[in-house]
Amino acid sequence: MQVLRPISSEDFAALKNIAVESGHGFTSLPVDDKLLTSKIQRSQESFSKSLNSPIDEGYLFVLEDLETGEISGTTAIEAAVGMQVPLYHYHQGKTVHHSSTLNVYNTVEILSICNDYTGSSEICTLFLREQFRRGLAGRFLSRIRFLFMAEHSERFSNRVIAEMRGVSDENGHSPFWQWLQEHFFSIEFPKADHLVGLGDKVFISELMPKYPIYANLLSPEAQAVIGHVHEKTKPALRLLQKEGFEHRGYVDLFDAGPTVEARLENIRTVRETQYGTLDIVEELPSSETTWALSNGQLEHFRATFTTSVVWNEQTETFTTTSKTAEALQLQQGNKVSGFVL
Ligand SMILES: CC(C)(COP(=O)(O)OP(=O)(O)OC[C@H]1O[C@@H](n2cnc3c(N)ncnc32)[C@H](O)[C@@H]1OP(=O)(O)O)[C@@H](O)C(=O)NCCC(=O)NCCSC(=O)CCC(=O)O
Ligand SMILES: NC(=[NH2+])NCCC[C@H](N)C(=O)O
Repeated sequence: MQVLRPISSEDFAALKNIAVESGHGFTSLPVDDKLLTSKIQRSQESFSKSLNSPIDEGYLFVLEDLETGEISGTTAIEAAVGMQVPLYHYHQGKTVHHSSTLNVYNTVEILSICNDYTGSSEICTLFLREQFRRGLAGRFLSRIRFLFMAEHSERFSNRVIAEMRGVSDENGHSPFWQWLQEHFFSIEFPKADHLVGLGDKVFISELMPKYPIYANLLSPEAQAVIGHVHEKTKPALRLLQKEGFEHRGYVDLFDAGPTVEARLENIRTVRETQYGTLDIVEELPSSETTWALSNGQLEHFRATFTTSVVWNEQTETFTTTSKTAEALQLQQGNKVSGFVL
């Protein structure tokens, strides 16, 4: 049985493995012991704070196999981004160059730097180790965050964003960055991405082009990847699109990966989550439907997915096995929430 729970100090080695495996452009997990340790610490503090509104918390979860103790993936939520260090994006806009005397009409795309998503909540750090990418674990890791946000909505902004990893190859070569590097930055993409992951963004304001960029002046290779995601990030984007996330023309400064957004109350998982009480039985035949279930708590948040569940809409009861109840650390009659995965 796979259980999602807040990360703890003992998970350091597993988190480091995931940081290594996640590769270039996975900004939020740089391979850096000090930073990873402080990420765990910050998450622990965030879960234990009592709050009425988001400040700058970061909630990091791991997926654990209860039988083996192995950690198969991570998933996270930043409560409010851009509040300590600025959050930058490019916004894709249009400008029209028109001359009626010459009968010329040209529409050109421009990229303007902005901080429009300041204060939004951000879902991030979604990673399932390759050997576990089968079944519903990936979907569960992505969607379960919305249940957590719905249960603790006072801790989050109503606007939720996700910065999707943009196009780069296995050597960390990014066509969009290549152009910026040539003309403005003179450092390699992995280094720039690493610095941002460490929270060092001063160099952005120092070196970034100061004026909007005409996209048609970029190299054809750079133009071609604007708003596109990394090959390995396609499933993550697909999952968010199914939740109702949309791309409104905001892209990453460095690799031009798209940032997608949704209002918390409109997210499919938030709308479909059922709240009920728990009825525990010793055994239950597995059904065709897989449910994601959670205890809805904060520091002791636990969630899992299983086919051994019956939801009774009339009585608002989830019937499940003692094994599942144990994984959720719940007892007969406790509150439980869930959605069909
Ligand atoms: C993202 C996950 C965890 C997803 O797990 P799985 O790959 O097992 O997912 P899955 O269930 O097989 O696929 C999810 C959905 O994507 C579809 N799908 C699969 N491959 C696809 C492709 N090449 N193009 C388009 N869609 C594709 C599947 O059919 C399925 O859709 P149906 O449900 O319709 O069948 C994993 O792929 C992963 O760890 N990727 C590498 C890390 C990464 O790049 N992470 C995102 C970074 S960006 C980030 O972290 C922000 C975003 C965020 O946090 O959510
Ligand atoms: N355009 C980018 N590289 N954005 C970062 C994408 C990776 C992902 N959002 C993370 O948590 O790290």
